[in-house]
Amino acid sequence: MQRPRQSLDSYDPLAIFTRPPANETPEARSIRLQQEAEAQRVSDAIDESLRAERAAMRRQRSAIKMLLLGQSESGKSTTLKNIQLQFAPNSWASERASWRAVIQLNLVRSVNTILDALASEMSAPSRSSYSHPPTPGSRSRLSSSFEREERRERSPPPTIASFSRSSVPPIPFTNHHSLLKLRLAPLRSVEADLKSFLGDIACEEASGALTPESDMMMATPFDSTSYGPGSISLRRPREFTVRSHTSWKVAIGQHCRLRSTSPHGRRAALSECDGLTEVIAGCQEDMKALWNDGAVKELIRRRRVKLEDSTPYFFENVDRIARRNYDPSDSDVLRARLRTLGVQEHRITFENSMDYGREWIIYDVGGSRTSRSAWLPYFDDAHAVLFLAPISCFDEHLNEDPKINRLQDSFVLWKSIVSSRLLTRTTIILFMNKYDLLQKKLESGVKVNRFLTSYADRENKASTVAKYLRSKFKDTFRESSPQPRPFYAFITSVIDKTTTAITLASGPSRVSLIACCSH
Ligand SMILES: Nc1nc2c(ncn2[C@@H]2O[C@H](COP(=O)(O)OP(=O)(O)OP(=O)(O)O)[C@@H](O)[C@H]2O)c(=O)[nH]1
Ligand SMILES: [Mg+2]
Repeated sequence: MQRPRQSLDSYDPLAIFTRPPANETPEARSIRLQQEAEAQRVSDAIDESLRAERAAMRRQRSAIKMLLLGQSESGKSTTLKNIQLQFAPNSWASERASWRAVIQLNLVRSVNTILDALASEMSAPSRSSYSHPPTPGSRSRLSSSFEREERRERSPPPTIASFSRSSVPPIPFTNHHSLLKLRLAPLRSVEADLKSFLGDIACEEASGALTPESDMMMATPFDSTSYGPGSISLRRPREFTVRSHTSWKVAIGQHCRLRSTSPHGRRAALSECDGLTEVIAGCQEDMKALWNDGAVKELIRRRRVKLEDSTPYFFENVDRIARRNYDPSDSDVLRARLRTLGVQEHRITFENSMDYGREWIIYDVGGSRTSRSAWLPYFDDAHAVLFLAPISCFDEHLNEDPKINRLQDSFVLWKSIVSSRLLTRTTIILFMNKYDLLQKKLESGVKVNRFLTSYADRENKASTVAKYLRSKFKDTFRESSPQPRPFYAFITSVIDKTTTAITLASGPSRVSLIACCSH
């Protein structure tokens, strides 16, 4: 039976405090109700913040840790950019403008590299040209067996000095080229200024800084077997503390803030930042002329001038990039090259996928041989490894050790990663990257079997090469994994944001989720 409300209240010891006064006026009632509503709002807000805090702690506990591994210039940082672009578009958009100085530096460095070669060729005593050595592939040919590890090729790759002088006619340089050199000379100091603006991250690692015999130049210095038992610690050592990926972005942000505060600050920032952009914009036509010049193209070909993979892209877009109001596009940022130093930690909170709100901790590592000893401490709690192997580089050598073929180095690394006992329960995903460059290279007539003898007389076609290499990576994976696990491999060109988005949505994100749940 239902009791009358009055008698219920009489059992509540607090009712006397909460009950409205008997003689309450309509005005007093309205004020009281407002106060109660406000108190309720504050209480709800506190509950909400506690709930959010608990959710954040749960997310933190379940954050996915992924390592991006692979040799230098394999595309690790570019893959990371794709992940940000795809899964955290708001934070990506807010950072995009800060890449402007990096892109300008990439362009200016390429111009200066070409000018160096031009100056050297034009000032050579007889100006006779150099031809390629008789068998360009012979010195960089890969071992026919992928089983053979770390075979150091003792004969150095061809250098200008080792080329034979030939009867090839000299490249017909004219006054036009001398004029181009002169007019583009201001870009020397622009490069130096951009480098000091961006800090040490903009500097290239000097090749040969360490002797090839040094431990630090080993392919897999993170292998415990490389060091002997007990000689390497799993603790993250001090000297490999995570470097701030954002330090240069912060520097650029400070410049922007400075610009908007005082007239003095505005002048200083303008002279440092916009002044450089002004010089670059002033050189636009000459940069185009340099890149499109037939004699310069021939010089690059004969001297094998080493340019970045993205150099053609930046020159092709120079009209847009060398402008006063240049604003980088997504593709520009994906093409921008900034070497990774040490190990960089990136925390990405997913903004728009089925994994909404989940935090990923992604470690992007420097891939050169001198950087690899820093990797090991990050192995023990990784849910997933995304391994980047550039498959276009079968005829290239490592910058840090020009005796080592880059494809061979990738295989040595791959074997070491898949056989690591620390990564036994880690999902390993392979990106066979730079497929677009492989296609271009083969279309230009380069024959794979001159460098990779085991390829024999298979068709010299990108899809066939990719299939062949995939089977080799898979064989190593099956034979070297400490225990059976699924093989995930994708053929990628990570400068293409559309196809990479499809790969990321279909592959690694789902795979990593599985990995996370089963870890
Ligand atoms: N054409 C083409 N260029 C690529 C591809 N992947 C990466 N690149 C370019 O190659 C250069 C090197 O890529 P990064 O992502 O910086 O290489 P990384 O592995 O992070 O190199 P480190 O930081 O030195 O270890 C950049 O200019 C990229 O834009 C690709 O699939 N195709
Ligand atoms: Mg990198």
